[in-house]
Amino acid sequence: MTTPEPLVEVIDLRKSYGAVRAVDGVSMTVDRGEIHGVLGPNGAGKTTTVESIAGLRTPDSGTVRVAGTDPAADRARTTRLVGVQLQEARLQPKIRVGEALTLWSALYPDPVPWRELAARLRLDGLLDRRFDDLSGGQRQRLSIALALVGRPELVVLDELTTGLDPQARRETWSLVRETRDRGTTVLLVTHSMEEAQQLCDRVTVIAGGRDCATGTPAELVGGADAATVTSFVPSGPLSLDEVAALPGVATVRAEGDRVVVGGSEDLALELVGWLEGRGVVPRRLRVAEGSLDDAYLTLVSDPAATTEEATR
Ligand SMILES: Nc1ncnc2c1ncn2[C@@H]1O[C@H](COP(=O)(O)OP(=O)(O)OP(=O)(O)O)[C@@H](O)[C@H]1O
Repeated sequence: MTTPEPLVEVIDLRKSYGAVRAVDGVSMTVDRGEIHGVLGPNGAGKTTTVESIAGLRTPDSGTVRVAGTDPAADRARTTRLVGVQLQEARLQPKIRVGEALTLWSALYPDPVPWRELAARLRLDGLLDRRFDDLSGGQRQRLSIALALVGRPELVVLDELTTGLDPQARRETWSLVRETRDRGTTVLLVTHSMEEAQQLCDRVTVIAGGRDCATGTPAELVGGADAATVTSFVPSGPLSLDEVAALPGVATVRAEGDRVVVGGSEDLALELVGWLEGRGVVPRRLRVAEGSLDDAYLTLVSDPAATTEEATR
């Protein structure tokens, strides 16, 4: 087996828009042949990061390389290396599927024969259909086809399945897996933990313009120190700062009336004993395995802010 070699390397990327520091020191790598997810809150800098990788934005500082190429310096090569489906990508409403595929393939020196691509993405029955008359899932299939027609090494997909029904979403996931299995590396921006867990080989979490964790979904869950999540509605006043200080507690937050505590495997028992000692009954008690959702919330939240705000 050959050693995996990063296709994309980003080192200390920074980009501001006026006074807004959109990206403030992101470093990440994307290995060849993986589906790499980028997760993070709204405005975290995900799109700016992936568009810098795609050569669509010019960083203020830092290094970006795709297969050794600097996307900001060599637009022509980057256009061949990177296929892009972007958040706001919309085609002219009246364009037909077949016309869009013909037009796009004319932009590249060695395109995939578009009829073959249309068949692979189950668009062959829709070639005469206007863009405006396509369903959400069909539009996404077309946008993947357009991103792949130039035989890119990397395809960038930004919020691909937002707004799709569960069936169309699963169908889109299979197409993304198939794309990876055919040798194209995938960089995928998503807000869906389920999508990250089901689809991504590795994930980078970006918050506040910085990368704060990278790993497989399982590594992120394991590394979050929240093997279990215990939640309950306390029968009386409870200081979350005191809960946060208990041994084995990794995270504490309030969700409405409910207190949610992440921590070690035996935490639930210890917590119930501790609450009993203070005369507080943990009503509607639930104990669950840690999930990527919990790991993510821990990574992107400011622990000081959550414990203070939840104290009552
Ligand atoms: N062209 C621009 N001009 C000015 N500000 C911008 C521009 N693009 C992004 N920003 C700002 O930079 C910050 C990061 O934006 P970016 O779109 O990279 O974040 P994001 O993580 O992709 O967000 P979302 O999940 O909401 O799409 C935000 O505060 C955004 O308002």
